[in-house]
Amino acid sequence: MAMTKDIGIDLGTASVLVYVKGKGIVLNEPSVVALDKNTGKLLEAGAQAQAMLGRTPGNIVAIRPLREGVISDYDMTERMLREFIRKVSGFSLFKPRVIICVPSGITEVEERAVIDAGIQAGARKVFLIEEPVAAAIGAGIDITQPDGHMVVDIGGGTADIAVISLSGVVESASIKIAGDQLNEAVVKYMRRKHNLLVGERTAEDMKKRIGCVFPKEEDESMDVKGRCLLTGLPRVVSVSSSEMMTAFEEPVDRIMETIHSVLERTPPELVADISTNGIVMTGGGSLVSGFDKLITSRTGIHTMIAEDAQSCVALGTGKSLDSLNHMQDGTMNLSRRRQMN
Ligand SMILES: Nc1ncnc2c1ncn2[C@@H]1O[C@H](COP(=O)(O)OP(=O)(O)OP(=O)(O)O)[C@@H](O)[C@H]1O
Repeated sequence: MAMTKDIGIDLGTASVLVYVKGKGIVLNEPSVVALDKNTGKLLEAGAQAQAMLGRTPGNIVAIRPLREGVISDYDMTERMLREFIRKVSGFSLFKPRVIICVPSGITEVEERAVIDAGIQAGARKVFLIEEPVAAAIGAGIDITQPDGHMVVDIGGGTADIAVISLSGVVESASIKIAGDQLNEAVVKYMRRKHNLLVGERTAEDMKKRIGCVFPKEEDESMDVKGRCLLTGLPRVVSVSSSEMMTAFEEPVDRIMETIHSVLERTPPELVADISTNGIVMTGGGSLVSGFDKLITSRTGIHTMIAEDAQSCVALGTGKSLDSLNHMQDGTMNLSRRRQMN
């Protein structure tokens, strides 16, 4: 008979990662669902649904139910979660306990929505953990000491910047500017500068291949296909890394301002700790070339990208499953993590 498995879920805007205790990360799928418009039936969730984005015939819609780090389509989020939980728990007789990771700036209404979605999707109990805390644990930082650490987690829809000490968030800020907004900035730039219409997927591809936020030693370039806004026909344009840097300027400056404002609000002892420990970056968005160099140069604090940056939140959420039993006894209080059902 199957045992109950505790599950950790990083419910991200871009992707959902599921961690099963004792097994590690068992699922990593894009946060996308595809529906039959006429019947409302869920056709696919994850990678298969992702492939349908922008390519669906009239009766099928592909939706990203989480936008900007919050649940924008509650019903779809629940169905997507249910599908993923079903995939990982198979025919277990027992409902799993689930820890879901949420952005630190989330409102109580949004919190409730995440918990309800988890319960509706088949969880026995749902616990929440703040994203920066999970990210820090996943990055291998010992957060239990009275020692300040700064984590900059740049995901798809949100950038979370937090100062953590003694397992809690001391100062933090969350902005709805991250990897997706960089893609949008590329789309805008291409339209304005080259009169070329490119899709979101192309923009993301450009970001990953030639994008940078700090000058590269050698400028790279890439041929980009799109539709000419003047003729309506397909056209190819060569785009360089330095152009990408220009395209990213505005959203990246907003992220930098937010990092500065968190540092300004942080008590001096902790700032001193951070300048010794360095700043740690996590999340897929931190993989844009030169982000660590940019932060180092603008703050004067050494910045590094965590190993396996995109999985840190899921790994940390997974590791925190180990403390679930303590939590129920009320002996453990990791950050603001709450049990609400
Ligand atoms: N190699 C790469 N270079 C640049 N960006 C990347 C790379 N790999 C992934 N990304 C970007 O990382 C973002 C997704 O990051 P991640 O999976 O950490 O987000 P998430 O947890 O789903 O979102 P959120 O934390 O906002 O809810 C996407 O915008 C994606 O384009």
